[in-house]
Amino acid sequence: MESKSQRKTPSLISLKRIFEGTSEFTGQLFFRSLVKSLAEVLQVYGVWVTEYKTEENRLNALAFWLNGKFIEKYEYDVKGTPCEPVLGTKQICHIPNNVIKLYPSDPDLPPLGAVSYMGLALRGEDGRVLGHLALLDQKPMKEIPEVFLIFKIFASRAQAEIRRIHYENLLKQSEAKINRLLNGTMDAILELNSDLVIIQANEAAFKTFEAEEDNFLNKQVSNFLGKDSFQKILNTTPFLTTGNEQPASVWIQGHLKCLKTNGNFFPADATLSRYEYENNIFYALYIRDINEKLQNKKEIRKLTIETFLLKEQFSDQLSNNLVGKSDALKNVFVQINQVAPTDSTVLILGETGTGKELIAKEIHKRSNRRDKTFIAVNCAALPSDLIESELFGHSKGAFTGATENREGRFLLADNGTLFLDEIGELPLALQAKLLRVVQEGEFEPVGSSISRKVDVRIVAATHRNLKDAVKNKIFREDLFYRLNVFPISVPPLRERGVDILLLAETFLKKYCGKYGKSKLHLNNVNRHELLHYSWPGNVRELQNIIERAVITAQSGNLNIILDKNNNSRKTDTKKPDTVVTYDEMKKMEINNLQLALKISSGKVFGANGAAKLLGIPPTTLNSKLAKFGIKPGNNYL
Ligand SMILES: Nc1ncnc2c1ncn2[C@@H]1O[C@H](COP(=O)(O)OP(=O)(O)OP(=O)(O)O)[C@@H](O)[C@H]1O
Repeated sequence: MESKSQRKTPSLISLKRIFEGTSEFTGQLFFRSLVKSLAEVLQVYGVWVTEYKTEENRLNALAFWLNGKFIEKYEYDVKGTPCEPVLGTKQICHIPNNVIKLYPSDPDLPPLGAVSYMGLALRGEDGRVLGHLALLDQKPMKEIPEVFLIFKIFASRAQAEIRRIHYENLLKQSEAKINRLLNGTMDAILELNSDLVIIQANEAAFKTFEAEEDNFLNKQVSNFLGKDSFQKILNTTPFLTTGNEQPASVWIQGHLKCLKTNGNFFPADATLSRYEYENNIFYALYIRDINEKLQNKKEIRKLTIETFLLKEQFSDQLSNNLVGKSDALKNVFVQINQVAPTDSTVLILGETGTGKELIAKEIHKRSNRRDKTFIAVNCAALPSDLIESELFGHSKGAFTGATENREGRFLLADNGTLFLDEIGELPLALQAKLLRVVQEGEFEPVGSSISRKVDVRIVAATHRNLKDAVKNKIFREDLFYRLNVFPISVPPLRERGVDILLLAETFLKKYCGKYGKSKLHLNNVNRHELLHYSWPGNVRELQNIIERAVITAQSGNLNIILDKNNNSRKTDTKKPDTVVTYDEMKKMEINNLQLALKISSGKVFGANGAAKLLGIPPTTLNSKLAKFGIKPGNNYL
């Protein structure tokens, strides 16, 4: 029989058995098999393999075979143990005898009855200590080369496995980090193979598409995109390269229309990138659902429109309603009522200041769009390079200074009415774009290739003779005919007779209120002057004159100042173009008499009397009044 002190030299057979015993295992099973086999082959009391916890300077046993059985969970401080020098060298540390004496502060040695010790550090490729392999015995251990050799072979097996585990852990950590990144993001990330089949997706992707693994993974990405959107992806892939000079990532122009598994579409911003791995091509599609963003945009637009409406309502309260009872204006009212409920385009023609914008507002107010926006744009008031962006909006970066996307007046007027004042001044280049909106309701904002569709009723106005403008090739003929569907001609103020006084009194009331003046009145001279002025600036001029008169009024007297160069009515001596019937003449005379009475406040005689205004004797006037059954003093307006 062999004595305990006599150590057997390991045979090749026992080595073979060790390799076979450990080769099929990995991880903890491998280490358990390794320490047990090593202890058996070398016939030692205990063998253990550890991992090194650098920061704590502790060793944790991955497997510990002691006296014929495994010790579970064994961890200890390195300091003061025979393992301490092991970690500092690449050589085998061998203590053949008296290990307790050499390491008196190691509390574990005496209970184990340790006499001899052997250890070797297990290192990573970079030389960092990952753990160690150690053995101890209760008898002295001679320096036998075969024992060293076997120990080294086992140590290198342990080192290979501990390295594998180390890299596996690093890989797991980095995967966990990537997963945290991928799953932490709000963006859906789809990994596609070269056939554009989804092979991987992050959590956000499953959420965004409301998908499960089995109805999402290994499916063609086209199943989750609108037809045009898939085409966009197909068009983008050829432009992606992994070369150094070219970006391997491309932002997909315009929104993608993505399809959830429940059949609902959602809009998304998307980026596609390409990479190669082991000669295979892969794509990563990053998708951001922008529904909320668009909703917010819509909300902002709604609020902008509401603010606009409120402003309009507010200014409407301050501004006038369309005032007038003359036949000329009555005719305009008839036309307004006819066209308002239709969605027809209207072209309002008339001199400046005749009330074209007020008429456009009246059409809007009487239309089915009355609860939506009325937006006015004066085409003559904006520089030609700004008008396009003002009307159609622009996208960020479209030109210097375009720092944000901006919605134009057409979008603001969506579902409402857009009043294009001074349409004759619209640059020719923009007339084609306007024609497209008028015809198809479609346009592209400046710097954008995405068409926007709107439902806008257009009311245009001009003081120009558009037919002449067409002849002179400064206005497109096709646009003219599109706009001229329902023309309304607004008569100049000088042709509205009695309306002049009606308007003057309306403005007088308004400005007395505005400037806190007690009620002021027009006297007969004022009335006469107003009626005999030619009003080149029309209602706007009248309004301004009355406002000025109110501001400068002293001791209750209005100070009406008219432009002396325009103070005569040219119509007086004009011969009529058509024959007037006797009945029409009679009507005109009655109107004239009533007007004279109105201006002179029903007085027939005297300096301020109607007879004086008419230039006939009071007696003649009286007989005319009697003839037509007109009673002086009546309010004829
Ligand atoms: N019939 C009317 N009743 C009351 N106010 C009127 C009337 N017509 C015009 N106004 C007032 O006169 C001013 C000028 O009117 P508006 O701006 O509508 O004229 P316009 O023909 O559009 O002028 P422009 O051609 O210069 O743009 C406005 O303050 C408007 O409120």
